[in-house]
Amino acid sequence: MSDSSSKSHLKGYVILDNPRLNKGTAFTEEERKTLGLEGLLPPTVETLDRQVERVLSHLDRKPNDLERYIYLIGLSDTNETLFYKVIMSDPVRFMPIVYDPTVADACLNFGHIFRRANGIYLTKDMKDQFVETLRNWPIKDIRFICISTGGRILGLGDIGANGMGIPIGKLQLYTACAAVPPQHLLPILLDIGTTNDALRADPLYLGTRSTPPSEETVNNIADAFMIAANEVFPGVCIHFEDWKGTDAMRLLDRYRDQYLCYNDDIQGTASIVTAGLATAMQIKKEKFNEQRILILGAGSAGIGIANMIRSAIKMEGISEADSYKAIHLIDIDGLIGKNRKDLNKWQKPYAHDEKIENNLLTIIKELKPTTLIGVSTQGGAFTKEVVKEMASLNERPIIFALSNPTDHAECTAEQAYNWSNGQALFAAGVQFPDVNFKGKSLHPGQANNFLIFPAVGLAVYATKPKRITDDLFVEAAFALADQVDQDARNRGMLFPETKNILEMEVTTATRIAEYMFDHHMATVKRPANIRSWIESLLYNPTYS
Ligand SMILES: NC(=O)C1=CN([C@@H]2O[C@H](COP(=O)(O)OP(=O)(O)OC[C@H]3O[C@@H](n4cnc5c(N)ncnc54)[C@H](OP(=O)(O)O)[C@@H]3O)[C@@H](O)[C@H]2O)C=CC1
Ligand SMILES: CC(=O)C(=O)O
Ligand SMILES: [Mg+2]
Repeated sequence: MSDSSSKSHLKGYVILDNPRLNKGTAFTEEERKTLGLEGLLPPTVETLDRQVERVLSHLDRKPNDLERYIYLIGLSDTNETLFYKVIMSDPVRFMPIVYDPTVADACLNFGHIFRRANGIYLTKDMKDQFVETLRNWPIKDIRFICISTGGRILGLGDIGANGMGIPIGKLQLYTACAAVPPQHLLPILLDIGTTNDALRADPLYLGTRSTPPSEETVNNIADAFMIAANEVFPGVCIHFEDWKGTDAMRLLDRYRDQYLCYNDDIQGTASIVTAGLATAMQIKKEKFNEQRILILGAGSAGIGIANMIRSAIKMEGISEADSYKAIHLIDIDGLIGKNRKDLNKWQKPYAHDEKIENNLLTIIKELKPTTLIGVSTQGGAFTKEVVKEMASLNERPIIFALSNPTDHAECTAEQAYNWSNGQALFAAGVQFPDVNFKGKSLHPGQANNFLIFPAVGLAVYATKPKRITDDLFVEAAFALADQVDQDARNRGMLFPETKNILEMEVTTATRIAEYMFDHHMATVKRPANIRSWIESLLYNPTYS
């Protein structure tokens, strides 16, 4: 793929082979003549809309979403404009195909369905050549890198280099959801090895076949990457995604005050949960500080969520010390409590006095939460008894089953509504279908960080700040919640409808950008009208 600014000298197959320049059958007769394409394409000259029609009919004939994913990735590798034209034409339909949950299947099968490389693969042995390796990328103006080690992909655990589907998919959402121009995006898989024995034994596995090194070595490799990325792509924003939980938290702490970076699983997830809770508070006419929150899963997502809920509680005038009281977390060994000797430094502040047997139902009976959030990777952890107990404790229990993909969700929408007698304010990481409960159609929320990070990305793309702070994610959360109108709240909806996703992300990005200008974080001049300025920067999938 080459920089479109240098395209004038390119001719013939080189152009057809470049997904950013290729228009396929849409090259005009004149373009075919000047670019040496005569005879290399069938004679009919088509419009972009006609090409979209063909893609849609191909997709209709595919037997399942994984095959549709493979077809669409193939399209993005051959004609980027057409790819984005298709997925931006109907985000509700295509989001679950290019991203969660289908991307989970694609990652599990990555080595088996691999056709063409996209992005950069760095291995730990290249550490001293990261600068030279990054310079191999043909485009110089990279504004976002999404980087994963594959150490914790969705709820699938460590799948090493197979995780590359996630940086690719996440960056596609910057464009598909928030129209960030795709030429500025670079997916990277940092291959530090994998603990996954089955993958290392798979002849078609494409990553290195070692196990991950010590934390100290991971720090050194990550340090070398951060230095190299900022040298090769000055001003680049590093988006960390799906690293092993402790790596994620440690490295965010290490870099957040030094580089332009964020961790989507920690900050993006926390923001979408805070948005959903803000709407739930309006529906229930209650405050954050009146809630008792129980989080199943005390890893990167759980800790990020707990920290941001505390920000919302503190905004209501509660002290830092008191803000911890309302939040309890559970990991695989049970309740995070003062009796535990194995807690990490991010969990310790949430250790309370209670000592309760490691059983979710018993913990709920004791703590009487108003809100139950699942980020545990454990599909089915919210059993019938658990949901019924939440419903007996609360008129409108808040139940978020956020683990991905679908079969890792702590419960389904149907279960949450049926077992709570239709009362649950429910959201999941994937979009479950509407549920008919006693003749009433209930629309489950989708609490997925894709409603947040593309908007943050767009705001960062426009305003070029030096750092990304948690405050920006809090602002994003309230900006999103403010877009759920009274009528939608009356219907129990926690998030705005995704059919107008671009407009929604632009609205959120505008609020974040305003915040950055107000707090002297933006490094560009404040425009008279922030929204129309942002709109003028949006990518539009048309042929030039
Ligand atoms: N909807 C969304 O937008 C998002 C959803 N997620 C989902 O959240 C899940 C967790 O992600 P993340 O926090 O980053 O992962 P981590 O690996 O960092 O954390 C997982 C946590 O769950 C705990 N856990 C594992 N099994 C159980 C169990 N049976 N009972 C109780 N706790 C358990 C782990 O405990 P221990 O450490 O002791 O093993 C750990 O505390 C994933 O499935 C991911 O897909 C994540 C980000 C965004
Ligand atoms: C959505 C997401 O980021 C995750 O499940 O990891
Ligand atoms: Mg993630």
